[in-house]
Amino acid sequence: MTSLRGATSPSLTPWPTADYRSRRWTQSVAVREQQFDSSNPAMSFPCLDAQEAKSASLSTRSMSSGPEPSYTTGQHENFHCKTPLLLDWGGVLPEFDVAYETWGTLNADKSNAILLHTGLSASSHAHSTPTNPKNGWWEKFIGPGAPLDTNKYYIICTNVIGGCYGSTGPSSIDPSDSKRYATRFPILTIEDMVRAQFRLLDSLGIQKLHASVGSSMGGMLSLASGVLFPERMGRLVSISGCARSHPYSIAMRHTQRQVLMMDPNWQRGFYYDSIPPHHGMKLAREIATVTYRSGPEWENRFGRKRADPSKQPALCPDFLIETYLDHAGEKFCLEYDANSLLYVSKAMDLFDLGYAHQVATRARRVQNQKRMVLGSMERNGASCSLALPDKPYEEQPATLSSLTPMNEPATDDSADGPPQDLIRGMSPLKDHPVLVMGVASDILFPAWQQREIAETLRAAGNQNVEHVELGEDISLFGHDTFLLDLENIGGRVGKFLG
Ligand SMILES: CC(=O)SCCNC(=O)CCNC(=O)[C@H](O)C(C)(C)COP(=O)(O)OP(=O)(O)OC[C@H]1O[C@@H](n2cnc3c(N)ncnc32)[C@H](O)[C@@H]1OP(=O)(O)O
Ligand SMILES: N[C@@H](CCO)C(=O)O
Repeated sequence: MTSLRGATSPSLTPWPTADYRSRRWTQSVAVREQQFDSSNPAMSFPCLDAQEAKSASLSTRSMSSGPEPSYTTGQHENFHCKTPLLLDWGGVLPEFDVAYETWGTLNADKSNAILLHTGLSASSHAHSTPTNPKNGWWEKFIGPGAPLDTNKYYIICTNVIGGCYGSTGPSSIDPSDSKRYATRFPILTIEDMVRAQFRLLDSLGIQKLHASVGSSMGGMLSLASGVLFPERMGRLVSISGCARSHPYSIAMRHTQRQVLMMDPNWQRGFYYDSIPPHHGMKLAREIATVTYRSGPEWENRFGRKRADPSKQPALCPDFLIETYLDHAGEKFCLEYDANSLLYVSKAMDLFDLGYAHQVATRARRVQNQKRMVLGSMERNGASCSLALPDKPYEEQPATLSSLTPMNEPATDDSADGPPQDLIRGMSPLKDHPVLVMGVASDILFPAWQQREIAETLRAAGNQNVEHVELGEDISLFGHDTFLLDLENIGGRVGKFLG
């Protein structure tokens, strides 16, 4: 028997090198190696074969409609706003849509409305409707007698701007040239999303909300609604949210954006007429799923089990936890627009209710407002010019104690307690009843961030703060607990709303 490495054909590179361009090429090398009777058989890669088959099938879709899927979860209401929306970082939406759905009945004085905010990837479809009977993402949490009780309240859920389920986002048409925005869509903040939602409330004649409720990014949106429009806010619920994004969560979203942007099909965002970056989306969702659940849950659920222990170990998904992540990525990769993921997750990174940040944003808005009124908004004036420096970044001198204990919030004050900057920034909420819920097994929006919200509000003088932390004895579902635990999450929310 002749080993391949000892008998390289002049026309055949003995082992894949950096030169090889496509997986097809690699496959053909593997096949030829087998023919040359290698010491061991070449591996097969069903996971890569499946990805290639998917690309091939996407490329055969009608080019007239574009292979890009239509991101819709079905029928919803649409609010079209013709008044331009100035965004926090200087971008402008000349007009925009907000997709929304409602449940329950708005009472005569319009005082029973609850604005329900979504997490990153959800649509306005929180509950089934007569026109869209598909279960919503909070199906069991909404309804007669449910935590969001439709016998009492009028529930409104919107798709955020920047999203892809009917509200204006990167996959929408730019009215200026009738082409999709793609990455000509401006940088967006959580507060921008809130301003768009309040334009919708204006159009519905709702002056003051009974409550604002949100989880994950929805928790950010809920808190931001109260800070921006305190006089229009009744009660407020934030579940697994935060007052400002912390570096670990930014890091986890960064890695998702990077794998997505490195997919050649992403094409710097201009992929709408060709194959969408489904490889990058799949990988991004796998990373996201790692942050949404918890190790202890998977310990119980999958342990070290392999999908098929009778087979040789594979480099493609093999352990049950691997096939689970693979499935989660596969399920999501064409369900959500890649550019929306980039913009919405960046908005989450930028979130900061600190006072200094709010002051800087206000000043920038005043300047941009003037320019917008004068019509002198430069095209691309607000585009990103950040480039990496020639010399690597140097570690900045620590402004905080470098010895902040693990699992404790870093503070920017020497005194104990929440940072003064955050207390001042959140002080518009000092008189509102607030429920803050967190989950000990959440690694993305950890329990300390929920304590930080509650302690900050209390330090601002709020005596109506309820803080609930679900321990690991109650939930191992991590960040996604808010989607799964009707009894403990829903139960507390229902009690708080009354
Ligand atoms: C408020 C918001 O903004 S979030 C919006 C809601 N988010 C979504 O809907 C995103 C997609 N969905 C999810 O992330 C999850 O389904 C949740 C969080 C909604 C629900 O989680 P769970 O009910 O625990 O479902 P789980 O995460 O366990 O996944 C179950 C799926 O994995 C599959 N699965 C389970 N174990 C394995 C395994 N070892 N290998 C392969 N597949 C597996 C199941 O067959 C099931 O498949 P299906 O969904 O195609 O029927
Ligand atoms: N699983 C949720 C978590 C983030 O809210 C989502 O997909 O949006």
